[in-house]
Amino acid sequence: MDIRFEQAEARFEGRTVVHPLTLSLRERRIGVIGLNGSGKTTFARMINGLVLPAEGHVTVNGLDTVKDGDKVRGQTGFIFQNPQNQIILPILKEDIALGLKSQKLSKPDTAAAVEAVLARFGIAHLGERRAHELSGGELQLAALASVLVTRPDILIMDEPTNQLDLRNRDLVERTIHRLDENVVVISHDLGLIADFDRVLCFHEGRLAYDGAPAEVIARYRELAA
Ligand SMILES: Nc1ncnc2c1ncn2[C@@H]1O[C@H](COP(=O)(O)OP(=O)(O)OP(=O)(O)O)[C@@H](O)[C@H]1O
Repeated sequence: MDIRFEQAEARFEGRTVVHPLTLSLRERRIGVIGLNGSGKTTFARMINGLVLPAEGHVTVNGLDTVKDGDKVRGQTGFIFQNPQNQIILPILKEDIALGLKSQKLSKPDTAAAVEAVLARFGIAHLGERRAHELSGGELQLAALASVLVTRPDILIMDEPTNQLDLRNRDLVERTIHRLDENVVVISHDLGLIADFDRVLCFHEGRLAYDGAPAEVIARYRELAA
């Protein structure tokens, strides 16, 4: 993966939320931390073009998020803070199959891909269930399955363990640790990103610290104190 920010700035209603940022991300697992409102979600949304830079450029694997937004979104799967908003069709299997529609697979190939991704996350038994009946942890796994079935190069997750009880949090954490994909994970759960390859800490819309997890987490603790 190759994510580049070149003096990229995000503004909402004239207010700068991410100050001009120049950055290159190539590590496989990247954690993003910082206080509430520091700009983490906006930064993550800039990667897949959900937020476009008011100034500067963002590229993903050489594709510009402004000029090639659709292609960028084809390569970056995004898991939102509330996974219930991610599942559109009531039956989980149908929802996952919907994600594959643009690939124009045959019916049996679509069904096989859906079964494979459900099995990968240990939720084959949930395929026929209605999304609104799933628990928080099951929903997170279902959201992961619905995004990863399209085989994105980069997976972005916004607070994937938020609102989960201890058991579901552990389940989702273990699942994230086993993923082979490139991941960018925003989290207030510092344990989740403690062994990642690189951690970014945002503060008041600026990248305040950037480096190895232990060092950046220590700085974040000082900042939050
Ligand atoms: N669509 C929007 N319109 C206006 N302001 C926005 C919008 N999205 C975010 N903001 C503002 O931008 C700032 C940064 O928000 P952002 O969601 O990126 O922070 P965050 O670090 O992810 O916060 P949290 O940890 O609370 O989720 C906040 O002041 C927020 O109110």
